[in-house]
Amino acid sequence: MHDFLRDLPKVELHLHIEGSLEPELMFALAQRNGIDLPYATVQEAKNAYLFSNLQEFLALYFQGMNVLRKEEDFYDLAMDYFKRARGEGVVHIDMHFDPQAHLQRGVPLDVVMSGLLKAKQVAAETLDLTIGLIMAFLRDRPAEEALHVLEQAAPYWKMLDAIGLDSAEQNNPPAKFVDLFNRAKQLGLVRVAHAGEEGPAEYINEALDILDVQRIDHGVRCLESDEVVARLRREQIVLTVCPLSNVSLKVVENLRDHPLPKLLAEGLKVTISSDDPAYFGGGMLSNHMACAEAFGWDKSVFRQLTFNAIDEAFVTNDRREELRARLAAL
Ligand SMILES: Nc1ncnc2[nH]cnc12
Ligand SMILES: [Zn+2]
Repeated sequence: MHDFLRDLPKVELHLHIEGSLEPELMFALAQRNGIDLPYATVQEAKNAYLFSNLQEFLALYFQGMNVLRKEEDFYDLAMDYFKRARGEGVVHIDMHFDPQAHLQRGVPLDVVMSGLLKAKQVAAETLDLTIGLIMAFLRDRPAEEALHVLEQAAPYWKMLDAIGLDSAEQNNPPAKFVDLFNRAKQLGLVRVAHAGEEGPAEYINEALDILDVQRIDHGVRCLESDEVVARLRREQIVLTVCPLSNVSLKVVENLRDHPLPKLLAEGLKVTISSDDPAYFGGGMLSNHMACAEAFGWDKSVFRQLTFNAIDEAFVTNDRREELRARLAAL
């Protein structure tokens, strides 16, 4: 199964590039930029990655990205993950990034964008790996700030595949961002949002109704509402489920209790992603392997999940056909 899952042309729809920052690179960038870290060693950093909820994780996530200061830091961050993912058989990644988390530290948007865009180009040219870009907004920050950042990003609108909504979900309902998402829609930008990770099932409905999103990131708590499940099935809205993330953040106690098999049994359009691989115990191959072990899935299940992801990925039609052909040939 390991070799099959490695060779499967995997498509990752839900990845925060800042969450791919491995402690080894964090230390290297800290040294390069003359920044003190709260950890003495790589192992000490890894030992700190134990979370009891999303909020605890977010504190370390924002702290970790403090080493990202210059264009080459963003380039190195992205290339480090792209190479690792390609080595695990990943062929396409739709990558979230959090501009506000950098702007508030005094890192200009041009620095972030030029580093990430260069990495995207080099990945396509040298790794046979395509990248989609999702500019994500922090839902625990004011809605006006998000709108301002979207306007500030005007030179980059054409290069974005979508906008997203992430960070602390509880008490930050999708409706808070109605103006932002309306503006993005007016600009012709696709919209996605985290919903139903720690927040209630009704946030999924809100994201669909009020923000008019095309995808739901996570969405696992949809099972708390028959009505929401029926809608997701009827409309075949893709869910970007992140199994190891859900275990790390205690959305579920352990993987065997994860609702993934139930979501599939309900006929939902499920996909698998890694979310923040440096913090949650591994990338796409680890997530796939862990599911194979916990759920005893056969190859056909993984083919279906990959088919779903290829269907939804932000790729050209030619690339989609190419990826479908690769999957069919496996
Ligand atoms: N799992 C997650 N949920 C919400 N926001 C995030 N930002 C990075 N990872 C996240
Ligand atoms: Zn996420």
